[in-house]
Amino acid sequence: MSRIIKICGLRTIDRALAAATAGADLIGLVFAPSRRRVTVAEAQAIAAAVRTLPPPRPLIVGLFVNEPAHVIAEIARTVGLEAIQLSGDEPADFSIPIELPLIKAIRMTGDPTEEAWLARIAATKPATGNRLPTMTALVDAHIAGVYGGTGQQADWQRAAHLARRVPTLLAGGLTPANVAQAIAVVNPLGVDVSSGVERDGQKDPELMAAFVRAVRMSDAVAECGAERCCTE
Ligand SMILES: O=C(O)c1ccccc1N[C@@H]1O[C@H](COP(=O)(O)O)[C@@H](O)[C@H]1O
Repeated sequence: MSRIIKICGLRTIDRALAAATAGADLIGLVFAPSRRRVTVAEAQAIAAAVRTLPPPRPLIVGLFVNEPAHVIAEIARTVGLEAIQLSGDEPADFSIPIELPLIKAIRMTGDPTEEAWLARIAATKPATGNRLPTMTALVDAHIAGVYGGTGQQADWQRAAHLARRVPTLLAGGLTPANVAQAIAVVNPLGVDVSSGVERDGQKDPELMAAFVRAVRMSDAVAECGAERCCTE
């Protein structure tokens, strides 16, 4: 199974193209309060550059925190977003007037709203033929008062239970060094990284490439069933 790899928090064209070169399936643009935030104009330029790439190019995901639905739809149309990530306290009946795959951040707090989101994701038919399901949970660390991008790990054991219930991207403190172990424990649909591929606060092409290599090696070992098979 080729896991989905999302690299989030791209802020420049050259680093977005480097993420694509590294092999990311999704690139995330942050439209929320964060040092990684991009303006709509910056996002338009990044998205336009990514769309010039030959297939299979990464899909462009817009990340929002507690933004009104009509604002999200407007930005999605203006930028040409191909998926939406909600990383705030959005109610489980939140509806965006645009048909795009939806990723919902879940911090495993046991909060009724999160449970309602999980029930909604579980009840949603996975779209066939698309790289992303119609709805996906993104498991991230729970740090009070912060919505993500912290570099802190989520509880992988609890994430493993959730990944058996709903399509799940694992996020939170992943790095090239720990992502294979995270995959072995959680067995997610995919993984999502931001801090772990940065150097001095900027996305680092070598770290992004190392992260993707680590995931793809993990995929290959899982497919072969054993290390020996892949060395034959
Ligand atoms: O990245 C951010 O700045 C951010 C801001 C607000 C909400 C979510 C944010 N990032 C999300 O958090 C994950 C994990 O980040 P990290 O790898 O632990 O640094 C990131 O991939 C985004 O989905």
